[in-house]
Amino acid sequence: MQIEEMEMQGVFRLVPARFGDSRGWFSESWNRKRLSEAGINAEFVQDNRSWSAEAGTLRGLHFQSPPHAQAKLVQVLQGEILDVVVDLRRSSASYGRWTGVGLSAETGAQLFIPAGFAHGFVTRREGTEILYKCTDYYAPAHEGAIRFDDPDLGIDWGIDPARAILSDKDARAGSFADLHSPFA
Ligand SMILES: Cc1cn([C@H]2C[C@H](O)[C@@H](COP(=O)(O)OP(=O)(O)O[C@H]3O[C@@H](C)C(=O)[C@@H](O)[C@H]3O)O2)c(=O)[nH]c1=O
Repeated sequence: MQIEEMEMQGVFRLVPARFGDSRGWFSESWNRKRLSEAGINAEFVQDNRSWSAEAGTLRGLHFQSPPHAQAKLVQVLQGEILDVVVDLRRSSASYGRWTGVGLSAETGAQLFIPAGFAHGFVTRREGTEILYKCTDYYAPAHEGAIRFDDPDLGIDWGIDPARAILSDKDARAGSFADLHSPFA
């Protein structure tokens, strides 16, 4: 398993080892001890899957506020995404900055996102399925969202924003300037 911290503190890109043979391959997609040895201590309680029909489907930017904040471990089972995080930790050197990483079924690469970030992704291929582990349960009353095309965040999603396929909820999301971040 390769584990590297990204330019934002606490965000890690992980690539689990794959053991190939004549049948195909085998891989451990999550091993609590290995992550803990790398400094990632997360007690996951819920796994989520989503499948998106079209390339250019954009889900985000989402977070849950304390006391139901979630860390997430994201991987792609089919297809490819650009996975994006925005640092909402007010005391962080990278507060208000974003970073993105390509994740695909072929590489099996994963992204660990600590609590205190907004998360979103855009699918780069049709029929893309992702699986992510979360450290807290779904708590709709504590959901927050920021619009994906926020001018202050300036995220390059690699698509024409006017053609992004969004949920009604995401199309109505508020701006970063109007957010009082709930994360210290
Ligand atoms: C997130 C979630 C949604 N739902 C339901 C609510 C709704 O009817 C339906 C679709 O929900 P949403 O539109 O919020 O799904 P989606 O836009 O895919 O939301 C997800 O986006 C990515 C970027 C994340 O990081 C996730 O935490 C989550 O916010 O699924 C659950 O039952 N449990 C859950 O944990």
